[in-house]
Amino acid sequence: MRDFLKALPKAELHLHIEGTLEPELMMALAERNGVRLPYASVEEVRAAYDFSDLQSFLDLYFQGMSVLRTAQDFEDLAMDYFRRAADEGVVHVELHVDPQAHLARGVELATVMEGLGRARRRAERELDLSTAMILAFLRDRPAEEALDLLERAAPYWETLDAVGLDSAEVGNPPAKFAEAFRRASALGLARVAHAGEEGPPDYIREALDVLDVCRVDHGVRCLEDPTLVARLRDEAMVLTVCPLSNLRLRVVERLEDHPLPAMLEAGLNLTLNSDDPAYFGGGMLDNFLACRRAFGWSREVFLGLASNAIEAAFMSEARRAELRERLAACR
Ligand code: HPA
Ligand SMILES: [Zn+2]
Repeated sequence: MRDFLKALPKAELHLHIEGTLEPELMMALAERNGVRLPYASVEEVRAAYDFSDLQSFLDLYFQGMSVLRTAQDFEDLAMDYFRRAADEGVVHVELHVDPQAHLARGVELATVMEGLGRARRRAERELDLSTAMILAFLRDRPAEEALDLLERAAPYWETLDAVGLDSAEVGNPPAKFAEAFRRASALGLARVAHAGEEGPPDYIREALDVLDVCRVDHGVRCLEDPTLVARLRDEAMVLTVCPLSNLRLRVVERLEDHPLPAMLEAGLNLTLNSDDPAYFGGGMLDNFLACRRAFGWSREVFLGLASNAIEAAFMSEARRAELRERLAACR
């Protein structure tokens, strides 16, 4: 089964590029840039990753990214991840990026976008890995700041596929960002949003109705609302579920208790993703393997999930056709 899951062409639709920063690279970049971290070793960094909820993770996530200063740092960060992902059979990665977190500490948007852009072009060339980019708004920051970021990103609109919404969910409902998402829509950008990770089912409904999203990131709390589940199923709305993330952020206490099997049973359009692999104990393959262990799913189930991701990805139709063929060869 491991060989099968590794060979499966996996498209990753929910990944925060800053969440791929492994402790080894964090320490190396801290040294390179003279940034002081409250850790003496890679082991101490890893030991700190004991989260009680989303906020306790976000605190370390924002602290960790303080080592990223130059375009070269962002290129190294992304290339490091792209190589690991390609090694485990990932063929397409859609990266969320959090520019507000970098702007707030004096790192220019151009630094972030140029470094990531270089890595994306190299991934295509060197690893046969296609990528897409999602400009994420930090939902615990003011709505005007999101609009301002979107305008500042004008030189990079061509390189963006979508806007997204992440960071602390509860108390920051999707409707707060109605205007920024309307502007993104007018620019021809797709929309996605985190909703129903820690927040209530109503936030999922709001993401659909107010932000007009084409995918919901996480969405696991939809099961609390049968009417919403029926709607998500009827609209074949894609949910980007992140099992190891939900486990490490204590959305569930054990993977065996995860709502994934019930969501599958309900006929929802599901995909599996890693979210922040450096912080949550594994990448795409680890997430697939963890689901195999917890739920005993058959090859057929994993083929279906991998297919859902290819169909929902922001990629050219030529690339999609190629990946469909590669998936069919796994049957
Ligand atoms: O899992 C997440 N949820 C919300 N915001 C985030 N930003 C990085 N990872 C996450
Ligand atoms: Zn996420």
